Amino acid sequence: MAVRREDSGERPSPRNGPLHPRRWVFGPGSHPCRQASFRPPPARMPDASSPLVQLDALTKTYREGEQDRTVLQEVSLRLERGDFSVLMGRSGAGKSTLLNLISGIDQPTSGRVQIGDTDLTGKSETERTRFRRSHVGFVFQSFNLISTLTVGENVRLPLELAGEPPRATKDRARAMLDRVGLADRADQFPDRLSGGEQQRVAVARALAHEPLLVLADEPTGNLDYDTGQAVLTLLSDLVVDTDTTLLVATHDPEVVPRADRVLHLHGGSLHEEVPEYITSGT
Ligand SMILES: Nc1ncnc2c1ncn2[C@@H]1O[C@H](COP(=O)(O)OP(=O)(O)OP(=O)(O)O)[C@@H](O)[C@H]1O
Repeated sequence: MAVRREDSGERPSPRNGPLHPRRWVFGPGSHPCRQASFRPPPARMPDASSPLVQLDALTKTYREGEQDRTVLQEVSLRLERGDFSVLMGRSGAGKSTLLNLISGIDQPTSGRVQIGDTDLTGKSETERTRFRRSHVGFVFQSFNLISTLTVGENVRLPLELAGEPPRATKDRARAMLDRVGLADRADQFPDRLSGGEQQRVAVARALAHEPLLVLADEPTGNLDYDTGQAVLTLLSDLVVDTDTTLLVATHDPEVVPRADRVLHLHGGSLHEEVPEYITSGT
């Protein structure tokens, strides 16, 4: 398969550095996922120059008995299209809480979540679910494949939920499984696959419906080092090729060099780590 390297002439950075894995992309039209006759859901974002994710003063407070516990305090953030960001923080810092708010699974106590031009905070639960099915993909630590469905059926599921016709979902699922190297396992059930293989299926499933945004919660947490790195490479290759925005919540420092942005949650606030190449001015 043809692989080309983009040469932008910009100074080196995590986004454009000479060895950055995300700069290695498939040539135009060569990505196998593009070869299936998949038609994306109609509601794409209208303005490509606006941030994909915009969080304004997001606060989340949980009620614990008689007490309130504020996990996120006025968190604001913008993620551009195609950004690969990593979200770090100690256990209990609120990483999963933030992913749940961004995806509309949960609602903030106050503040606003906007994805493209859709204000999720103003939507009903049904509307948020519909939006999520069409525009968001998930990768979880424990893979979360459905054990009673075959590998192929797992990958087809988000397409079917998005209302795609059976023929298109079949072709698309086959192309995605081919892309993650598991086309020959389509008819098996997930429990016959290793952890790394299950996570590759989960990556295929997360990207099958061409979401605008992929949220990954500790995607390498249940994998050994080499398998985790292989899954990260696969995920980052796929999102860069499709210009998908990726946010990975993790404790794994190995994810950091791959990311465009490194965000830390601490004490309910979000801080961005500024890479050394900017502070040193080189
Ligand atoms: N539904 C809930 N009700 C009450 N408290 C909650 C709820 N969900 C999360 N919490 C609390 O919010 C805090 C943040 O939890 P969260 O799962 O977001 O942290 P995390 O950074 O993802 O942690 P980990 O790295 O261990 O997965 C924790 O103290 C947790 O107990």
